[in-house]
Amino acid sequence: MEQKTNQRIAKISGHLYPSNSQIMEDSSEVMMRANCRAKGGAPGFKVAILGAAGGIGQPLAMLMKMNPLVSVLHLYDVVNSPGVTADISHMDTGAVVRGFLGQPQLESALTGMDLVIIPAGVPRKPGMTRDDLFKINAGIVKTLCEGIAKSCPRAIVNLISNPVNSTVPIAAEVFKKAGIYDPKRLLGVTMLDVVRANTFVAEVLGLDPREVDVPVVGGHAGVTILPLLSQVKPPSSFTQQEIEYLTDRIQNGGTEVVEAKAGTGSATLSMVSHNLLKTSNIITC
Ligand SMILES: NC(=O)C1=CN([C@@H]2O[C@H](COP(=O)(O)OP(=O)(O)OC[C@H]3O[C@@H](n4cnc5c(N)ncnc54)[C@H](O)[C@@H]3O)[C@@H](O)[C@H]2O)C=CC1
Ligand SMILES: O=C([O-])CC(=O)C(=O)O
Repeated sequence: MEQKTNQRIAKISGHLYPSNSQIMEDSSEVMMRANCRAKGGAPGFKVAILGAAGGIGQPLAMLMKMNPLVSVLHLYDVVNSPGVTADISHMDTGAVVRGFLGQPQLESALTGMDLVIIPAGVPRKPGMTRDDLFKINAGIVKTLCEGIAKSCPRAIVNLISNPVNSTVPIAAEVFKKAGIYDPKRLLGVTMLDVVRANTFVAEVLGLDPREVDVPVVGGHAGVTILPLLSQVKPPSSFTQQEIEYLTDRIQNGGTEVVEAKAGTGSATLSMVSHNLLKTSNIITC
């Protein structure tokens, strides 16, 4: 009876670990939960999130687990990643989820990954600029990128940690030093500026934001965020007052959220509201 039950469990979970399913079917040992999780053979992208237990990391992990293009999802953080991993792994979607905790597990978290998304680091508090995060986040990004250079040098890297204007060049320097730099594979994520621009412009025009497309170029801090209001789709004209209002609101959207959250963090939900695998506004070096 026990043998039969084990065989049935092994068959059900076989799709997750095709190469070992035969071994499991032949085994009379009771399958452990850890074994069930540690699989992953379906085609699709292998994605690692570094900083997965944070305000951005958690909803991002949820969206990646829901994404049919993702077959394996590695969740790495220096705290709380086991809990987030257990939670996300119960979702009944295809991607296999594995959790990694702390620096000694960074290499395992990164090995074999196609895409590494980095929201690791600290967010702003009211009164701070993104540049004020440089000292702490630069070191974090540097260490994580050294891990990428070693364990998955061909991966595409999406940098979210602020100040993105500076963390992308830091990553570029790490990759150059390791001899693996490819500008097409290192992207600073700035799509949130487009998301905000679409929303605020749609409000002014009285349109559904899904029908509005505002190109935003430049960087991801204050005046380096340049919404191209003359290029809005559908073609639209704005008064000088509207241009000033929209430019200011788009450039300071992050600060608006930081102040509203009053010391508990910065944008997290609007941040992950776009599909990183499909489309992104980006900074490259
Ligand atoms: N590019 C963009 O559009 C946006 C960027 N951000 C930035 O994203 C970053 C993360 O923001 P939140 O998720 O809200 O912060 P958070 O504090 O909620 O989460 C950050 C996570 O990073 C982890 N972490 C810290 N050091 C680490 C390390 N050495 N290795 C791995 N994980 C580490 C923390 O344990 C935490 O779980 C901030 O720098 C923030 O400014 C935020 C919003 C938009
Ligand atoms: O403003 C911040 O600190 C977070 C961020 O980058 C944004 O919301 O655009």
